[in-house]
Amino acid sequence: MSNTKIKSAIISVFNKEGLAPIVKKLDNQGVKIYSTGGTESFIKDLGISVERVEDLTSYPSILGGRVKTLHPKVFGGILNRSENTEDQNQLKKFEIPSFDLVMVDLYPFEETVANGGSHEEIIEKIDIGGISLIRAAAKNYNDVMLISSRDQYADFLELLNNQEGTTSLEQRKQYAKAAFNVSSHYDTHIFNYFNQGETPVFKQSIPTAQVLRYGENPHQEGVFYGDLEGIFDKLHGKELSYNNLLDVDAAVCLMEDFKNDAPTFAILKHNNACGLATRDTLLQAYKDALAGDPVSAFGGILIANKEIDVDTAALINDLFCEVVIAPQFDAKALEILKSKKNRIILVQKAIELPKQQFRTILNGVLAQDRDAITETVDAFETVTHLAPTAAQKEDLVFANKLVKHTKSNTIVLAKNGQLLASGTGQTSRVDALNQAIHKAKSFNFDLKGAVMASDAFFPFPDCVEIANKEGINTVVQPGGSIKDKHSIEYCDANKMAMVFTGNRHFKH
Ligand SMILES: NC(=O)c1ncn([C@@H]2O[C@H](COP(=O)(O)O)[C@@H](O)[C@H]2O)c1NC=O
Repeated sequence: MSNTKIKSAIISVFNKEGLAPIVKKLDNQGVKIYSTGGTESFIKDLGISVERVEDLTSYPSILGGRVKTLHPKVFGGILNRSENTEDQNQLKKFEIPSFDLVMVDLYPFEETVANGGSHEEIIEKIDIGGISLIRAAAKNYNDVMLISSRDQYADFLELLNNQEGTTSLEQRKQYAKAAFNVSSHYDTHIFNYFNQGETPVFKQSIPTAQVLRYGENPHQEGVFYGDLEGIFDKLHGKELSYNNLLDVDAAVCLMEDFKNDAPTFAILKHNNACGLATRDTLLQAYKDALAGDPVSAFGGILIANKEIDVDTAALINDLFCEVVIAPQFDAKALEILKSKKNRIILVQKAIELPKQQFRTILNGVLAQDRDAITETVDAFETVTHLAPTAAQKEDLVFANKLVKHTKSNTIVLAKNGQLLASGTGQTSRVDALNQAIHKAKSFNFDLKGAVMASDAFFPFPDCVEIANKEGINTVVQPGGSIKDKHSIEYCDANKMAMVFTGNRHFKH
C-alpha cells in the first residue's frame, strides 16, 4: 500500500487539548470516527458524529477503565492487512470494521511519578489499551496511520490540511518509528519506577535530541540528547556547540551553589571558573570576576545569579564571550548584548538538576549521585589553635564552593569574595597550588590574608608550607589523611588557621 486516504479512525486520547481541529477536519473529510468514553464525549460535544467503541465491542468499559479497547473487533480492525484476502474475509465474517487511522495519547505515567503520585495512582496510570493500540497500529503501518502522542497533534493537523487526508507509506513508517520511540520511552519509565533501589540496570530514554555542528573537534560528530528548552529560553545567537554545552553545564552547576548569594558573576573556560566574585552590585561582581583572569575570560562563558542590568551589559559588550546566562535580562541590557551576532544569550529557568550523573567509559557507563553537598560555616571543624575570623569563614565557604566545581587536583585561592586564582586539573596538589600562586601574582593580586581551599586532604605539609610563604593564612580542606597532624602542626607553628569539612570534592 502506498498512498491511502483515511476513511475510518479510532481515537482514544488522554490529552484532548488540540484535538478539536483535528476531529473537525476528519469529519469534514468524511472520516468515520470510533472513540472511547471521555474522548467520545469530547467529540460529541463538538457536534461531530462519533461511534462508541463500547457499541462496536458490545462490552462496556470495565474494571474502572482498565479494559476499554482490548477486543478483537478493535485489534482486528487495526491489524488486518488490506492486501491479504484471508484477513479481509475474516473481517467480513466477524463484522469488524477496518481502521486506517489510530490516534492515542497515553495516560501520563511519567508526570504522575514526577508529581509524587501515590503508588496506587501510579499503577493506574500504566496504560494498557493505549499502548496496545499504538503497538498494533505501528506494526501495521503498511495500512494504518498512527498518532501516538499529543506532541504530534499539530504536525498531523498540518498533514491533514495539506494532503486532504491522504498519507504516504513513507509517512506512515515515520509515524510508526515515532510510536516505538513513545512506547519504549514509556516502558523505560515504568521499569525504572519498579526498579528503584533494586539491582542496577542502565535503562534511560531521552526522546529528544539535537544534532550538533560537530563534537569536541570538527572531525568528530556530536549529538546532544536532551531538551534545552526545558532549561533555557534562548534569546539570541548561534547554535550551542558540543563544547559550549559542556561549559554551560559547568556554569549552571557552579552557579547553583551561589544562586541565593549576593550578586555573583562567574566566567568559565574549559569547564573551570577563571573568574568569580560576589559583590553588592552585579556590575562590581562582573568587574571583579573579570579581574580574576582577564586573559582567560576571552571567549568564555558568563553566568550571573541576578538579572543583568544595562551597565553590566555595556561592560560585558567589550568582551568577546561565547555565552551569557542569567535568570533575567533588563530589556535594554538585552539590546546591547544582542549587538554581537553570534553571542548566545540564555535565560535560565528555575530547574532541578538530575540527581544522577552518567558518563561512558570503555565498554560501559559510569553512574553516580550528583555531588550535592555544599558546606556552610556550620560544617567547619577548626583543627588548629587559631580559629578563622567570621570574614575568613565567609571566604572559606566561598572558596570551598568553587573547589567543588573545579577539575581535580585543584587548589582555589580567594579573598574578600573574589577568586584570585585556582590551579586546575593538575596531577599533584602542589602543582595545583603553584599554578594558582603563579597566576594570582601574574595579575598582581596580593596573597597576604588570602584563603586556600583544597578539594582533597593534604598527605604532606608541603601545601601549607608553600601557602604560608605567600602570606596565605587560612585553609579549608576535607581532612582525613593519616598524616593530617603534620599540616596541622605546621599551621599551629606559623599562626595559620585550618578547618576540616569532612567531605572530599573530587571532580574528574
Ligand atoms: N484499557 C483500555 O482498553 C484502554 N484503551 C485506551 N486506553 C486509554 O484511555 C485513554 C482515553 O480514555 P478516554 O477516551 O475515556 O478519555 C487514553 O489515554 C488511552 O491510551 C485505555 N486505558 C488503559 O489502559
